[in-house]
Amino acid sequence: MSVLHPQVPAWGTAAPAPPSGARLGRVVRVDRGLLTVATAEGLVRLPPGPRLRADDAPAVGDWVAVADERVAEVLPRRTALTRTVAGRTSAAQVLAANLDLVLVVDTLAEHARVRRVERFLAMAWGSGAVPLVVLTKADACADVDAAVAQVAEDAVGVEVLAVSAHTGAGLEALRARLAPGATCAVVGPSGVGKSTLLNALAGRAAAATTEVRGDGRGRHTTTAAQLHVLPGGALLVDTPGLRELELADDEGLDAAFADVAELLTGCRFRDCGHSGEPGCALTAALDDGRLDPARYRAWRKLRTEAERTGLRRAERRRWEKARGRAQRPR
Ligand SMILES: Nc1nc2c(ncn2[C@@H]2O[C@H](COP(=O)(O)OP(=O)(O)OP(=O)(O)O)[C@@H](O)[C@H]2O)c(=O)[nH]1
Ligand SMILES: [Zn+2]
Repeated sequence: MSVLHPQVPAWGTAAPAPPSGARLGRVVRVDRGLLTVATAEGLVRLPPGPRLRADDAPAVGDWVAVADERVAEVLPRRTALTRTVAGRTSAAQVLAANLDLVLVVDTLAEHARVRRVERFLAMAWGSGAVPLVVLTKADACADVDAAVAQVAEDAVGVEVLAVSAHTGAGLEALRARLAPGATCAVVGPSGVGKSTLLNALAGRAAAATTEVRGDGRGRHTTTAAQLHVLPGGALLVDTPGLRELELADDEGLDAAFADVAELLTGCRFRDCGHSGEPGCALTAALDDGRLDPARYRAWRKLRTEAERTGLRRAERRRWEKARGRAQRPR
């Protein structure tokens, strides 16, 4: 499937200059070890060059230097959406790079969505891009306003839009936020309607979707991340469903939980553990109802998770450094 028209190089905004002698390209798809790259001459499929490190593989949205029919270099990333690769070493995998906007997609057709949105928001903020919450399947929700208000209460400082790909409700408002040339990514659990939304925005069958199984969950159908050009000129990255999302670091936590972060500054002790210590501002806020206990628990859980992953990453870096030393010729 061609994801980009050859005449429309995915330049997006703020293209960096390639090193001299190399051509500039932008990665629009990564699959089976090959990179589909939009260049001024059109789309080309290229292998990665020998100098690319395995743990810093090019991602969709990356600006790259093309030389000798290979991707020679990944240019510095402005923003990056990462997740932790499962396993002991917890390497961070870049899912999409140089994003302006991250659409955190969830569904209005189910009830337990607030905690999921929080988690994806932390990831979105951590990327450096601006998040926007999009709640799909508005047609399957009896009280859309109440559901939106509930999510908006926890999505501090983030706009929340309700849409329906089936009726088209809310799609114009969403399109208005996808500026021409902006690079946007779609993240969210499997089955919430990301591919269907993408198709509705693209006005054609751009990505494979599947009908939900009996248990109401969608099958995992999106296989490779890819960049699509929307009719309005925005670029949209579709990432494979991220169901088991583990935070790669705590960079986005303070933004996703700005209310909690604000409260923290009021704790009496700087190393407060926020579990009943005297003068703990979180405990006080829990006691007088300013902080929702479920939100507090969600924050603790994500923080612990980010700390754990951060620790494993530090371990891995130490190990790699030690190994590098051991393998260096004397
Ligand atoms: N009622 C309703 N159903 C929808 C809407 N959008 C999507 N669906 C249904 O939700 C199911 C899952 O949609 P997908 O678009 O495949 O979900 P996804 O998030 O891309 O899933 P993954 O590719 O697994 O990550 C499909 O059966 C869709 O028909 C909507 O606006 N209203
Ligand atoms: Zn405290």
